[in-house]
Amino acid sequence: MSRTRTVALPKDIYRQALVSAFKKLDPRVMMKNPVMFVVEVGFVITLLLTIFPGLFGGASDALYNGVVTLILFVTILFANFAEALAEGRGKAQAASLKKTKQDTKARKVAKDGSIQVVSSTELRKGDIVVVDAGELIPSDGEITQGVASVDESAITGESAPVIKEAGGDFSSVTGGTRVVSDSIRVRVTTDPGESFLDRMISLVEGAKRQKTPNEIALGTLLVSLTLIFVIVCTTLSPIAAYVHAAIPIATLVALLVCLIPTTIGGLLSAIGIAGMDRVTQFNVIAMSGKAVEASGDINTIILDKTGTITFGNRMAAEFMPVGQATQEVLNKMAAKSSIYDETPEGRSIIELAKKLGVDAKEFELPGSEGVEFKAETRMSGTDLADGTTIRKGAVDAIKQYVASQGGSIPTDLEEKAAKIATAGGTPLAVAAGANIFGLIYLKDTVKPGMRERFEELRRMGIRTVMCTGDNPLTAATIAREAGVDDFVAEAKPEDKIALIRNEQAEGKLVAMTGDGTNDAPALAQADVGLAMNSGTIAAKEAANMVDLDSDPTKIIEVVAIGKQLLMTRGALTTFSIANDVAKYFAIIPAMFMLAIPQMSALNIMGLATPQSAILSALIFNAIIIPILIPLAMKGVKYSPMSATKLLSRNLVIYGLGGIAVPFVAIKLIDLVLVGLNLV
Ligand SMILES: Nc1ncnc2c1ncn2[C@@H]1O[C@H](COP(=O)(O)OP(=O)(O)OP(=O)(O)O)[C@@H](O)[C@H]1O
Ligand SMILES: [K+]
Ligand SMILES: [Mg+2]
Repeated sequence: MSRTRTVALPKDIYRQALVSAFKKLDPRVMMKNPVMFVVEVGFVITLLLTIFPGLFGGASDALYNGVVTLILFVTILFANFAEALAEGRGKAQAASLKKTKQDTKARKVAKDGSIQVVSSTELRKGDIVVVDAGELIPSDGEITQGVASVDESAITGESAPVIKEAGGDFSSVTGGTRVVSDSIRVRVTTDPGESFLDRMISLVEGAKRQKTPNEIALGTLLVSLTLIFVIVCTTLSPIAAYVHAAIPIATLVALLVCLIPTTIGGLLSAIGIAGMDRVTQFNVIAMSGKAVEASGDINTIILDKTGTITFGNRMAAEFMPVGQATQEVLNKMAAKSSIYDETPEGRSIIELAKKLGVDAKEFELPGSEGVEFKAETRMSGTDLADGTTIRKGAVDAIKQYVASQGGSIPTDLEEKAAKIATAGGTPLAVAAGANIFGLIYLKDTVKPGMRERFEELRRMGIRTVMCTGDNPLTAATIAREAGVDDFVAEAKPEDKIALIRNEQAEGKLVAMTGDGTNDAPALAQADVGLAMNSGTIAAKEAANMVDLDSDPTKIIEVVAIGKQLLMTRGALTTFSIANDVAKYFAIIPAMFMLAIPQMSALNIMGLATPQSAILSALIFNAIIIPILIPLAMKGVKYSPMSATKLLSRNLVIYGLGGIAVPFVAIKLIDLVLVGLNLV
């Protein structure tokens, strides 16, 4: 169902990453990563000791100092390289998007109705432009007039053109996409520099990448740990002096670097960038890393019905008279109620009426006025010149309307509406003044594969709730067919927000997917708001994610990526800290072995010499970073299971693994160093 989008990575991505790894050595840049900054300070100290072995008093081994310096330098480079590599894909993607962005000529409709040709950069919010077949749409906007097929491949990567039309939930267009057929008028909705494409570019470029609250929290923990070890290591020197064990400064630095969490410190930002990247590869634009992370902790997902769970091209399939009304009269009324209705539903009603032989002159209603569809009233209609008010809309809304006019409800209305609803259709009642004439059967189909996808969410422990403006019977049928856990019917926009707030009040994190203007407030309220690219501008602006493929179940991938991101960070933190325990056992005995021979009992690894022990631990500390880069970038494996199960599994793998791996690796490095006669 979902496909991934591949961006051609530049062939020299590794070379580019290496270059920027060197650039990132700048202390002002390094300071942003305190753990690695401490390594850099250590590097400077040992470098000075290599050049001036007697610098801090006493003699030290220049060669040993030099080797430590070299390993520290490589450690920093590896960490910088990891970050640079993670940034590479975004840069490549930004470059390809920038190619799409070009100044185009726009045909702006002036106040007097005349057409002026201007540059697209001169367009401002509220301007109206005309775009014909073959032309690029000059700016983001909403179609105010016309229907057209639009090639959106520049943004979505999908080559099949999509139909965009005025009114309803499919009216938004994106600057940089091309009209393939017909002509439309578009009301510009963004000022220059703030378009969707602009935002996409700065996002993938990482220009706006802000640390997420989780990242900041973990960062604080790492800094605290680092501080503790700085204190431990600086106080070791006097303690050692007390037992007459002179510890070389380079060894103290090596010990410090081994003990501070350099592995996670070096990989942390790469993990975050790669997580954002994975979302983009699924053709979802996340406005912030926070949104991606939040999706990893989601408890409840609220979905809109029409256009989200169903295809959303609700088409009039049948007109059903009720009470005394004849088929012929109802056909005419249905048509008259819809001549001003620019929504796809309205247009499909006109089409059906024409097909059923309603005369063309029935559509001419001089002096009449349209009443636009609103999610609040759930009605639309036409006010005729003679004062007759024709309305169509949700059955309960029309019943109330007719009752307020003093009319009565035909006895067979409920039963016929129920028939449509239990078949999963949407019944619209048609009334003129105080009389109800019949029903319009709007047909819609559930998108295939929904049941399996919702089943998958259930396994992840996530509850799905469908929230629709439609009547309870239709809602129940569609809910059953799609396999959601729960549904809310006859929901007005404020009900959708209330539903989200209630869940949030219970301490739950809520995701919402939707496409309509009426979904916008709820999309903004939700912790994760995923708007369909096909949807309205309002929906897309309110959401913190946009799915370019307009596939609501994509939320599953986003949730999985979010979980994977959190898990990867947790796993590598566990691994990193567990590692340091093993390094401690490699170095501490080595440091004191000469002064306190009894300490050699602690040399459980049987490392050859104190120097080889220290260098082996330091080398392991460095190379573990590049070894873990692929895992940091790809993320740890995620399969749907409960959070506690996942946690205990990861603790075993990365905690115990993190303790065991360095023992083996450091011993091996030690053997190699001895074998090569290097120590
Ligand atoms: N063009 C229209 N004219 C009159 N009534 C309409 C029209 N379109 C929809 N309705 C009625 O208004 C109700 C609410 O429609 P709306 O599109 O706002 O639903 P929603 O809240 O977005 O939920 P969903 O999209 O899940 O159906 C519909 O169920 C239908 O009864
Ligand atoms: K370390
Ligand atoms: Mg809707």
